[in-house]
Amino acid sequence: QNWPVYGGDAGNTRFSQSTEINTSNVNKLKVKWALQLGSLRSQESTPILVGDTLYVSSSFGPKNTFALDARTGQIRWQYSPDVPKGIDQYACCDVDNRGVAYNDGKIFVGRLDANVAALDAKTGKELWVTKIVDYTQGSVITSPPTLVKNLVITGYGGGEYGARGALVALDQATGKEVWRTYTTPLPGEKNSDTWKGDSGKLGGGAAWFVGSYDPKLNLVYYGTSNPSPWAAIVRGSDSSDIGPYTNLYTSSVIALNPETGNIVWHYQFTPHDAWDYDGVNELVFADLPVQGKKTPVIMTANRNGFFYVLDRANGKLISAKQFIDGVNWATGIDMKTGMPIEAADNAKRPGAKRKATNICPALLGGKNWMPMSYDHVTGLVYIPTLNMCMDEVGEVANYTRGAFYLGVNFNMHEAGDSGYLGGVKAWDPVAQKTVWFNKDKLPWAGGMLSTAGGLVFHGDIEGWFKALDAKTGKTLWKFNAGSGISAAPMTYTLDGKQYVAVVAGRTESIPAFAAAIGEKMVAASPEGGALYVFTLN
Ligand SMILES: O=C(O)c1cc(C(=O)O)c2c(n1)C(=O)C(=O)c1cc(C(=O)O)[nH]c1-2
Repeated sequence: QNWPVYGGDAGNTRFSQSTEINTSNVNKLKVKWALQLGSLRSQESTPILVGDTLYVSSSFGPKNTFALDARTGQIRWQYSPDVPKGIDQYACCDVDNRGVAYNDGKIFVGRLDANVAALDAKTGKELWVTKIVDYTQGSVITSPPTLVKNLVITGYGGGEYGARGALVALDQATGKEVWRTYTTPLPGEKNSDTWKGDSGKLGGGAAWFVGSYDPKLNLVYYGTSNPSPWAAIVRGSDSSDIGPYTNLYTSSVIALNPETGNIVWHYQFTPHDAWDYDGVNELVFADLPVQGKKTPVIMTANRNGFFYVLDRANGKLISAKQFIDGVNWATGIDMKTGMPIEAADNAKRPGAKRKATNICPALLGGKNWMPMSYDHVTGLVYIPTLNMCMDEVGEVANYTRGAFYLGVNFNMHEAGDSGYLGGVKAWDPVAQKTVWFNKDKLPWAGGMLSTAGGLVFHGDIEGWFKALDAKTGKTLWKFNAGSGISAAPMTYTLDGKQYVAVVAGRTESIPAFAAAIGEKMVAASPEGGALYVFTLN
């Protein structure tokens, strides 16, 4: 019933069996306590609960991590590492921190300066700090690590900076590096023929979001970012006939053996990406019927607009369907090859000096990192979706260490006259179809929480924190947190009492990517930074 890890469990389902708060009483939910997080930059953390202590992180400011009495919010300790001056310029999408991880008396923090720290969970004392990568190449850590057996596994960012992505495993006890697996090959290495020349060296594939772990199959799963630069011609072909240049393992999911770091299987969502369709979105576990047989699967709602169901043991594609309206860069996924069927005649592929217009979805995707939830009772997935399109044109891509390496100009805009920019969708992952859809005139709905109380909780960019009826999508209760909510909520039970927690603090950097839509996002609510905890009176 509790919440020991960022995604609720190792399969990122964000589902709680708790039923004290349910459809019949949620209208009586009240704030029990709140905590100011000390920073007005994008707040994206989901707290975790260990014993009666809640651990929550803040975007960088004077504070990073708080340990709190989960009943009262009283601070037990704070961890405030020095933040190097000017580090913002290396964080493409703000100075985020999405949370921490716990095992065996230690809290593990992935820091913006690309170090991982282990803290004494009782006192906050730093036990060790290990540098993962030099952040001045444009690689910051914004997400909690994945803990597997005696290991702390983390990726880092840099897909917009020409970083070469990797996953790195440290020993939990000592912080010593155990293995490092790069996500793009150098010449001569396996799959290097999927890259033009040595372009894999600056090839992106950054694993900047969270991993999943299946202890039965003993596999760790991570999604990887877009390839670098966005200008595809640098990495291979300039047309939708991509030839051998798929650019493995970018915009992919990779399954790794945690003992060795070896890649056991991979599936690439967007071969030779030209649209910033990172493949990092959370990989959610379920056991779904496949040809009459209960099968362990991964479900993911990809930036590229398709909802994928993959066999968790071998990466085999089970199904893939558009989960948002208007996807047009590809018309579908070929079930035999697993490859997208791209729009004909380079229509949606920007090239050197070649403009592609009205590409849907836009670079922020049909869904960004804000996590979905999987409800074990309804069998549905609840997805914060986006509905935006873009024009793109290729220009010159020059690499400068620590600077954006795109080689493409873009302009995001509304999806025709659809009248909505996002919304929350209930999705049947077996039938691969919409069950209900709450359209929103603004984009950037927050991450989701499902409970056995028949509820779905999520926030939005205006600061509304809502409880929906999981069956119908009807809003049963809402509270305005005073600043936009991107973070996913969590719930926990202590002394027989159920609490619901959510972090508010509007995205600060993302509107800059979204032109006129960005102005609407900024106007939706002021910046903020607070944790709210709710109970029934
Ligand atoms: O390629 C990368 O390294 C990278 C990192 C991050 C990040 O670490 O937050 C984002 C993105 N890309 C990205 O493409 C993106 O849309 C995005 C949104 C956000 C956010 O916090 O709202 N981060 C990121």
